[in-house]
Amino acid sequence: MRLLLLVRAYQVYGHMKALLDPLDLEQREIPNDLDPAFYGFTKADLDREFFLGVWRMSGFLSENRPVRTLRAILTRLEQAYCGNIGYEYMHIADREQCNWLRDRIETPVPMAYNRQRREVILDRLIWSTQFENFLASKWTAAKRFGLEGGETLIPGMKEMFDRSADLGVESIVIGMSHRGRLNVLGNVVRKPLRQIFNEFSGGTRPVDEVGLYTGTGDVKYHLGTSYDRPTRGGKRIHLSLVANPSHLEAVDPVVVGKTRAKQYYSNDVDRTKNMGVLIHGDGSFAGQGVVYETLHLSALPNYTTGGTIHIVVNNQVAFTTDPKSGRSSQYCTDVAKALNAPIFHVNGDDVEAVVHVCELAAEWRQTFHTDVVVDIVCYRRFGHNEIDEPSFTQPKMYKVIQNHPSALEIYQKKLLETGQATKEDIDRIQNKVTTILNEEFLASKDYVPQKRDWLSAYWSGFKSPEQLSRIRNTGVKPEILKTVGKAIATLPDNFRAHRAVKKIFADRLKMIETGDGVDWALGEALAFATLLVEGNHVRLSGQDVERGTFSHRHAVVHDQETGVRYCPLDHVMMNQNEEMFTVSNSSLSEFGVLGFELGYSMENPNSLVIWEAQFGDFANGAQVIFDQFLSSGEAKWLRQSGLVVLLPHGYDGQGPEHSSARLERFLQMSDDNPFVIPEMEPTLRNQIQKCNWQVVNVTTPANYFHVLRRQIHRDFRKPLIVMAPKNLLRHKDCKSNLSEFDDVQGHPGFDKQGTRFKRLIKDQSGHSDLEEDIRRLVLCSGKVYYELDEKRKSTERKDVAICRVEQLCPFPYDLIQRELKRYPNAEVVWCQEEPMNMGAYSYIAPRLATAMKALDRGNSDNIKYVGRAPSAATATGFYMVHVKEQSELVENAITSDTITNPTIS
Ligand SMILES: Cc1ncc(C[n+]2csc(CCOP(=O)(O)OP(=O)(O)O)c2C)c(N)n1
Repeated sequence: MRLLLLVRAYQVYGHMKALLDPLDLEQREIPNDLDPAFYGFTKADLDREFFLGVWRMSGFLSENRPVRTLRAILTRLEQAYCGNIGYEYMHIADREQCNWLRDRIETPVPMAYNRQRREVILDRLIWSTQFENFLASKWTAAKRFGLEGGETLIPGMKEMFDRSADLGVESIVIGMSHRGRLNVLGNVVRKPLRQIFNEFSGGTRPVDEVGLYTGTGDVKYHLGTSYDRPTRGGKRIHLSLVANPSHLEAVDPVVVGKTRAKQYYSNDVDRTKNMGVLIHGDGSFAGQGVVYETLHLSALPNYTTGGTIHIVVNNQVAFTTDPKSGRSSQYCTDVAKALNAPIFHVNGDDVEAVVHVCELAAEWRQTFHTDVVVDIVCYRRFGHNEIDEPSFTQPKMYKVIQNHPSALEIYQKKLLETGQATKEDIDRIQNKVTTILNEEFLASKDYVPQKRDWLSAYWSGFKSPEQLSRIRNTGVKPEILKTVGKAIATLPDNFRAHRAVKKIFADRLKMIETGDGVDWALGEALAFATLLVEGNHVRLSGQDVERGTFSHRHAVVHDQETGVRYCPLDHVMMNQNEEMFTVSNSSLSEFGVLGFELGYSMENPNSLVIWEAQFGDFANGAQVIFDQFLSSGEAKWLRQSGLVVLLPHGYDGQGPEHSSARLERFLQMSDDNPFVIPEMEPTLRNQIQKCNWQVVNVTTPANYFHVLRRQIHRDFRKPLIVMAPKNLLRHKDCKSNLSEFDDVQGHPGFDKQGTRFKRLIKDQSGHSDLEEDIRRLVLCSGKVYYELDEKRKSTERKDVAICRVEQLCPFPYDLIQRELKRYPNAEVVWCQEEPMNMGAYSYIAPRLATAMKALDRGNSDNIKYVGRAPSAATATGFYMVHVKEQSELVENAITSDTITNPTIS
């Protein structure tokens, strides 16, 4: 029994004694549990024979010699658990998984590579090493975040990919940060070396199909690429390295989302053909919260990708910070234990051990379809970047590093000593690599990038911002609206829905049948249903989106007796694939889930992918995705996304964290020029294509329907930020007629534009083209419109016009000017419910002034502001204060005789 406890101790704690640190600087306490004396064994016992038992045991205990000396047992335990690999797996609850690993770990000869394999490993290590040396010699002062000290990553990854391909993987999505990225790009993904070198020499901007320069570009160690790489086993594997910002780990959920989308589109139901691989730094893996958020998506039914392989390039320092200041756990990988993921720590100087665990990780992933971590413990030979001095802060470590041979030198020596390779073999490979690097360097001088590689098969035919896309109507045939409308408003016969839900569905059916009073939720469902019947994939994810935070959506209903779920949008067509419409409550994460959906949206343009925040206020938890990816991704990396973000926004007295999605921030990040009116003629208008994203604050169900459908019915993709309503979901006036959804032109009462999204909704009082008696034109956006309209009705003001700016960005100059012309004598008021330093005011003011100036209607001094006073918090926490503020601003906009202009008071 005591011997079994000792064996178990090695399985659990052996990794703590493993020789993981190439520099041998790590001071680790070896647990007493690994000392035979702890169990009462003495030296005298070493040569005693013990019977280890014959349980249904795997590993060395199952060998056919259950009787062995203690000495032999200890030797085997040390070899298996305390060599250059430390296995952490005993935290895994599943016995089958543990036994599977034990079999592989405890096998007597785990790494038996033949001469041929060793030559391949050597070749790959030479490539990895020479690549960095070559860059260092040609561009001595350029930042490249070299891999020196961690070069074994490259052979490790390549062997991992080869093994994965053998096991059925056809496509791998890779995410990684700066460290070694160029090496991975060149040697693993096979971005042409001449292109990488060209970028080092200053680079040429990419050229799109019509030969126009486009995009702002990014530093070379952020760029992505994709390639079909032949594998050692004679297959081809598609590799895509996703572009990413400096923000460490931010790309993690994006990679996972993109992988999931690939699985959907390749009908990879068991998730064995498409896989995600993430490469991390030790500092960022332990420190960045998005790692945890991403890991926790891994087993969720609508987010799982059947396992991501994580590789940590653990160089034991983060910029200048030692691990003891960078994390509270023993290993930088401990966060992954929360998932029951196995973790393989490996000494980065031992290339064969690295290759071994990389292959093992691939096998694990294909066998158990869960995450797995490889922790390559290495070092950073130089500073954080090439112009950084590391010994300012890590003097002892860098004294050791100075005299430490490279992994390649170590491997070459080993191969020579064991006769596995000759000096000639090594020289031959070294010379071949040098020659190719030099040839590619020469070719880089006149290298011209030809095409934008975001145009993968799914994206062909899509337009760049330089190519004009036609504006299309988005209405749908009335009979289709009726058919799908009935399908989504009907529950199965024997379904015992909650009483209130039954009523909601009965009301929906009535709306479809009468064509009257279509509300927000039905408008949205009609957009989804019609896109589905047109063959598009629709995916909506976020916290509590199935029912809807505000209990309005009920996209999934639950039988009150059995709990069985029913999703009406899964039944708009015969034999509809269940995943075609996916609505899924997400984990309680913003950064992770938004990143995931962004990645998902980038795979295939024929999908409407939506992330909804619980309240827009919480979206700033995902700020990095908004700033670094969504608003600027196309400009930096020439990748488009049509992701829709729904952010419930509006002042209804729920306090400072349930009122504002921070509309101002999204507008501030918009890149439409406030001082230049672009081409607005309908057949030439490509204002949206030229803009980084669209920001809307829509006020009718029909307009919401059209803005969603517009995302798909165009030849380009742009992110869409929607300030989504809360109290409009049930507002008596916030209803649309079904005729506003259809494609019939010339309905009485509606103009031709009724069949498409209205960027601006003109005053609803039936004004003619010229209304000289109107004294005030109130421009507003969002739900405050209904309060303004109500006030106007109750006060019977006939000299005030109210227009809704439904699309704030890009700014509808043409329609604003149309309204300015309609009311030539009106003072111009911008009314908002947000404080003056928030909301749309600071975005609107210069643009509105530009529109006015062009018509000789004055300048920004002539724009009157009505709204809340500037404020630090977004909203008051006192309901009564809210009510007073709100009624004052509404009154001020409609009834006050004079409005003091804030810019001149
Ligand atoms: C989110 C974020 N915070 C801070 C930085 C600045 N920064 C760049 S590299 C780095 C250290 C990274 O350490 P580690 O993850 O261990 O990777 P290594 O550079 O050692 O490979 C830091 C803090 C950043 N890029 N991203």
